[in-house]
Amino acid sequence: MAGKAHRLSTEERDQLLPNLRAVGWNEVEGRDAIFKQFHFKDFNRAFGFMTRVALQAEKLDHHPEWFNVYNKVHITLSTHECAGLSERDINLASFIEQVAVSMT
Ligand SMILES: C[C@H](O)[C@H](O)[C@H]1CNC2=NC(N)=NC(=O)C2=N1
Repeated sequence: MAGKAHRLSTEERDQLLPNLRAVGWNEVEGRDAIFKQFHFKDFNRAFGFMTRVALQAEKLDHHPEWFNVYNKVHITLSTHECAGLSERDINLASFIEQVAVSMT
């Protein structure tokens, strides 16, 4: 991954987070991270979604924290390198949204 991750400034957050909030991402309490729950028709869709996200995560070298049961996928995004939210999380969240829309 090119460059070092930096924690988003207040200005960057004000600019970048509203779009994600509008589609269901929320800031985690007590931790600098964002979270969203996804629901799919069945496990096949959920796992297909996870597979596509996993391949992109590997490509970006930026990985989600996630939890899956049957058709539910819970995702938390944060950047370990800077111990908080960075642009990498915003980029991965945007990619995840595109995939989710195409799977539902
Ligand atoms: C060594 C490697 O670049 C790092 O461990 C990568 C891998 N995936 C990662 N994922 C996330 N979410 N944050 C990181 O800081 C991170 N760093």
